[in-house]
Amino acid sequence: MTESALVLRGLVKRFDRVTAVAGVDLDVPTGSFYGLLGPNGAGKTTTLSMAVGLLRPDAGKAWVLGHDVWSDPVVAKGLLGALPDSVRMFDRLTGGELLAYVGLLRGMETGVIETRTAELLDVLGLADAGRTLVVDYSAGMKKKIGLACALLHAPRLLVLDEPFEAVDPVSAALIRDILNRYVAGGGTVIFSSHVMEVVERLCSHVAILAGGEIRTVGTLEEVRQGRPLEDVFVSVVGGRVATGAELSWL
Ligand SMILES: Nc1ncnc2c1ncn2[C@@H]1O[C@H](COP(=O)(O)OP(=O)(O)OP(=O)(O)O)[C@@H](O)[C@H]1O
Repeated sequence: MTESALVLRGLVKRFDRVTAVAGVDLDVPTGSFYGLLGPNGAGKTTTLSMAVGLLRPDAGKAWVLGHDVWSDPVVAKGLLGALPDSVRMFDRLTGGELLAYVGLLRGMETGVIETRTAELLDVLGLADAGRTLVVDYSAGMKKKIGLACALLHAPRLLVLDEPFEAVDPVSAALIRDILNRYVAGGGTVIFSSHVMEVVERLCSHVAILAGGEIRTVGTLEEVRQGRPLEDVFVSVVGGRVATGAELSWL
């Protein structure tokens, strides 16, 4: 398990009668930039939430750099940084206060927290937000402060749920640069996205999830086989074409 930054085996999650994740196996090699694609409701958020220990699976296991997320959570969670989807932050704090709080929870020294907080706020363009509370941030700003929280303790693995959603193009380019540098320095990233262009541009590996199952997985080139990723995605998940007969009242 040690060559993989993240290993998922047989993950299953049901919500009442809906099987959100139906037995997912995934190996995320150390140093890879991994894109998790899938249509709405495919089970991406549920899978990533189980991978980082936020949601207990009905069956299956997850290991971060060889550490079981559920039986060895302190070590596993210390090695990873997560940007979950729509998990409440302590948002009645300023960005700086939130980062200080997260750093203290991580057991970091206050001097290190202060230096990294100033740098992260500056690089992510949040320094100007000053005394604005996170609750009053825009959606894109919330994404960026969430990313800052995930990066603060310099984790070995980043698990990011739709990091580019609601982010403007300039900030998206900045986040791409930060993540590219992080991977070049030996880090591993897995992120979910709907944006094919971003995945094609960044990722070394891709998995396509649909109906709670992995449908296609491999290196970007193995998955694409010379085709645009969007064509692969549509052929794997199936698509519906509007014939013109629907919504005729519109
Ligand atoms: N807390 C919950 N209670 C009930 N059903 C849930 C819950 N969370 C997810 N689901 C269901 O599980 C399925 C997978 O949802 P999930 O959010 O993991 O998909 P997703 O691939 O992240 O979708 P999207 O791309 O739209 O964000 C969906 O059918 C969803 O309705």
